Parts: sequence; structure tokens; C-alpha cells
Amino acid sequence: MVILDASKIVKIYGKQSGAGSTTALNGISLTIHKGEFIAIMGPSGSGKTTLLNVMSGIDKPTSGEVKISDKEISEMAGEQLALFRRKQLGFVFQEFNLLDSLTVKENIILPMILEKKTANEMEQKVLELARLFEIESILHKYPYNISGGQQQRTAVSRALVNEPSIIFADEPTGNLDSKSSAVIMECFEKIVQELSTTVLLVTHDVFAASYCQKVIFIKDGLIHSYIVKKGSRKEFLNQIMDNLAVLGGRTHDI
Ligand SMILES: Nc1ncnc2c1ncn2[C@@H]1O[C@H](COP(=O)(O)OP(=O)(O)OP(=O)(O)O)[C@@H](O)[C@H]1O
Repeated sequence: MVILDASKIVKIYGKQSGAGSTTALNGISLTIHKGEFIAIMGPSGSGKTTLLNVMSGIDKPTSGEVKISDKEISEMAGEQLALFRRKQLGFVFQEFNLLDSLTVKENIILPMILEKKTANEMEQKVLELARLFEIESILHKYPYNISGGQQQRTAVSRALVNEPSIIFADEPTGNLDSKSSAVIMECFEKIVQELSTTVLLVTHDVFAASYCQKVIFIKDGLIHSYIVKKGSRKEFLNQIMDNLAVLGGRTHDI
């Protein structure tokens, strides 16, 4: 089942042409199916974050269209887009983006309050996710009293509460040490395998990308190539390194 269909996406920042304009995406087409676990990699400035932002409705393409669950989001604006994003999409960011004045539990519950879920539904969902991600013992703590890895597991739980069609993650391991990065990537692996969630992440982190099933490499605003995991994670990691070396440009890990 197709979850996301992006067709001929062009994104030009600044004026449409000439000096002062930057073509960040040059006509990218991409189809994502339910349950896929995909990383987008590429040199600095190749258009990764722009692609994620356009596909998730954070930004509008200059031309081309993005459909999620058959709804054209590139045409949506205002309240309609906000509602669609809240119901259908989950977001995880490098900086965790938790509210410091709320406990872990309240942070996770927040999107469900906006959806007017019952107290019982909210309680059940929080406990289910807290168990899955092993954060039951910190539900009553505040974000500044827990580790970065625990904050990111809270953010992943929050992204999942409304059972989104797809989770977008921009550098989800960017602020984590290698041990916490492994735990977060195992969390994503778990939700793909156990809940059939679809996860798309942008990363410079070869180790994080090696957990995914597919890595798409972009360069100069176009898809350059992609690889699919066939053997072990370690073999896939080496394959990713080889592809990045071919891609050239400045990445943060090679
Ligand atoms: N708001 C903006 N206004 C103008 N140009 C922008 C804007 N955002 C990004 N760009 C340019 O668009 C191109 C693609 O940027 P983007 O951030 O998508 O790349 P990236 O692959 O995510 O880079 P990085 O790995 O360094 O985060 C770059 O040349 C960048 O300078």
C-alpha cells in the first residue's frame, strides 16, 4: 500500500531564477509504501532537509505534488494542513522539542488532548508506549531531569500516540551518544516491525542509517541511487560507506 507519493518535486529558494536563487530540489519523485523504514543520506546541502520538509507539509514545493494516503498535501494550507499533520503524521527532531514545563507523560499525552481522546484512551496509550520504549519509571519526571536518550524515546512516543501513517525524523540521533543512538534506532525498528509504522529519516549518521531497510542517496537535489538491506546490519553499514564515498561531497561521517 502506497503511503506517500511525491512526484517531480522542485524547490527553489529565493527568486525563481538567476542570482539569489537556490535550486534545492531538482525534480525528485519518490514512492513510500506502508511499513517501509527508509533513510535519506547525501552530502551537506544536497537537499535532504528540504525534501523532508516538503514531503511532510512543513514547506511547499515550487512545483510538483506530494500525496500522503491519497490526499494531496502540497495543496493544503492553514487549518486543513494543521489538522492533517496532527492526525496523519508524526515528527521526531534532533533537538527532541519537548515542553520543559510538562512531565514526560504530559508531553506524550498532549497530541491526544488536541484530538479530544478520552482520559481512559490516553492513559492506556501512554502505558502501552512507555512499556514498549521502557520509560515507565520516568513518566512523572520533567525533560530536564532525564537523559538525551530518554528525551528522544519520549519524543518518539509522542510522535506515535495518534497512530500516524508515517513518521518523519530529521537527524534523530544527532544529539545522542552512540549507545543512545542504538537504543533509538532499535525503537524505530520495533515500531516498524511490531506496529507496521512507516518511518522516513534524514541522517548523516551511517550507524543510524544501517538500521533502516533502504537508504536513498541524494545529490544536487536529485536521487542519485538507493540500496536495500539484504544481509546483516554490519554489511549494510559498509555498503552505505561505499556509496557515500562514491557520492563525494562533504558529509559529517566520512
Ligand atoms: N530557507 C532557505 N533559504 C535559502 N536557501 C536555503 C534555505 N534552506 C536551504 N537552502 C539551501 O538549499 C540547499 C539544500 O539545503 P538542505 O538544508 O535541504 O540540505 P541538506 O542536505 O539537508 O544539508 P545538511 O546536510 O547540511 O543539513 C542548500 O544549498 C541550502 O543552502
